[in-house]
Amino acid sequence: MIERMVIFGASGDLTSRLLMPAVAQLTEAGLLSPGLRIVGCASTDRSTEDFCAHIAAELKEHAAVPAATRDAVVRMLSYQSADVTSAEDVRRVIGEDHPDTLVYLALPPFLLPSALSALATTGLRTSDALAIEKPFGSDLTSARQLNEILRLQLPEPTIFRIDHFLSNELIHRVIALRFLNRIFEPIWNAMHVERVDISWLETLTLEGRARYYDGAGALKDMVQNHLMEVMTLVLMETPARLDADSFRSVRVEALRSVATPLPERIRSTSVRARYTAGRIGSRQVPSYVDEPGVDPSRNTETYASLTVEVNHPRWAGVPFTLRSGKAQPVPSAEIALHFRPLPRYVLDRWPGVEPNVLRLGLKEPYVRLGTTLNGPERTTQSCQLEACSTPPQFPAYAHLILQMLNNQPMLFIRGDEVEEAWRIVDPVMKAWSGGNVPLQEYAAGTAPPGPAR
Ligand SMILES: O=C1O[C@H](COP(=O)(O)O)[C@@H](O)[C@H](O)[C@H]1O
Repeated sequence: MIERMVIFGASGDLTSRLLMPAVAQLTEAGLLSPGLRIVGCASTDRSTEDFCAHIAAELKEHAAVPAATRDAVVRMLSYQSADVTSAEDVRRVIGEDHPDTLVYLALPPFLLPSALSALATTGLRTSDALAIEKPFGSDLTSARQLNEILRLQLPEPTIFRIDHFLSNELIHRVIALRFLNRIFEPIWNAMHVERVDISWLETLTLEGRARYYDGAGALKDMVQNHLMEVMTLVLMETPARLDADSFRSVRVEALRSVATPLPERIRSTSVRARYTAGRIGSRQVPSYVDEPGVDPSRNTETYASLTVEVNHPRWAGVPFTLRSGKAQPVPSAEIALHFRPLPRYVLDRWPGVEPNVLRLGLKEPYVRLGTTLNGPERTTQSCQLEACSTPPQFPAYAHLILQMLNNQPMLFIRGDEVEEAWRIVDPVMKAWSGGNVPLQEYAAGTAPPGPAR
């Protein structure tokens, strides 16, 4: 197990809100090596004491971590100021003849190329790990360039491109449901499934993230990465072996089978929309364009929906719709497999019975699978598979950290995988920026445009 973690960009939110609470949970569960040391680095000049006090306060306030665990986490920490784009600074932090190290780049994307060049001078080995957060590039060309820089400078097995959805326990359950049960896999195909919807709808609005989000929008923020990855788990064939490369290869194959969207069809297969002022529960929300830091002329969407076709015998003719939006009336995150209608003779006896929908909750743990009969009237009702509905034990970031410390890249994105995802999204971005698909509006707290799913 790797025993040292160096976080560049440690003054940012990611460290205090996600990484350190995850470290605290793993510490409580006794899953980390007692020798683990964590070095926080950023350009700000500050002392280790000051950094530790800040982390301890954040753990107390935002993650309700008990005092004893906070103390244990703080004992692992130290701080060094360093410019991540300076080879000299980075070499000083990593050290000559360094112990196996997890280098975590918690950086804004514009710093990535120069940070990678600086890191290349430190001689990272395959026993080290390099964590890179999304966004990985901003289109196919830039993703290819970034992969090229990485390939030239670092050994591929050291690279952990993060998509935290793949380390989400509820999303793992898709793998278990399909491959560890005989029940579902025989009907997991176009003969039985009519369409698949993957939705991630949030009540969250911009939450002060204009600097990043206004340049990204819902398509790049959620569809190009997280929802594509969820789709791979639905689409993919059984891996030949349970090793990282086999598992990543079937995911890449799954993405390869998705047809590149045709420019002339993007107007009818995609939706882009932006929220205006409205009310979400008791909260009054300003219009997206009135949020501080938003440039209305960018026409950034806060809701994106994209329907793709799959060129694979298992899924031929089954549309997959990926959609995500902010400022929604209620949170809802699920995979929905809509099955073909029941045979005519059944519908003749039970008129009005809807086609089955298998719904897998991605944020709330549930598996709803079809229709049952209830009460003296024998009314039809959707039913729930209880055993699959236990809450997750750890947040995604705890799994991520543990896998990286153990050099397990199975649930991280390979270079070719990220390029395939951009290959699918690039034509949509082009059609949208060319004005081929109008930007619609929805009031915050109301459903987005397009059919209910
Ligand atoms: O990466 C992102 O994911 C979150 C949703 O994931 P969660 O695990 O934090 O619920 C999304 O709100 C955010 O916009 C996006 O950048």
